[in-house]
Amino acid sequence: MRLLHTMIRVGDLDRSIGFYTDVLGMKLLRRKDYPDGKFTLAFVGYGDEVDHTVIELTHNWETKSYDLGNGFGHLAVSVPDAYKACEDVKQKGGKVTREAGPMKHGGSVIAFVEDPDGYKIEFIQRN
Ligand SMILES: C[C@@H](O)C(=O)SC[C@H](NC(=O)CC[C@H](N)C(=O)O)C(=O)NCC(=O)O
Ligand code: NI
Repeated sequence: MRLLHTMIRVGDLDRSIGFYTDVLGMKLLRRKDYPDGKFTLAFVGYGDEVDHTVIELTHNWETKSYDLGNGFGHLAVSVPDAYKACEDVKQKGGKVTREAGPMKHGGSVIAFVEDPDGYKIEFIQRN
């Protein structure tokens, strides 16, 4: 078995695709409308689904925002330099909610940014 994707519901699909591609450097892998269900699915990631775990962006056409609750944590992305990754996000208009630095209670250098719907993305520095 293999982890295929994580699905998140988004309020504005083009806004989210713009964030995951322009700010986080992912590719738009595929997009499909389901008019009978009034929703669109778009898959974004750093490589093809045949060998990459990706994000499924679900856009319900009549829903503009969601209550993210307090259970969801984050998606995680490895970066060679978390400090630079945060600067790059800011340069591109993205929101850094936790600056790069060693994890509290000891561990890797991490940072957190937020996507347009408020979902948290963790940067983990991996050389
Ligand atoms: C290892 C890396 O993938 C992590 O996500 S650890 C990040 C760390 N997580 C926690 O502290 C989990 C417990 C916390 N009470 C919770 O429920 O979120 C984290 O968020 N550290 C904060 C920091 O600023 O380092
Ligand atoms: Ni994590």
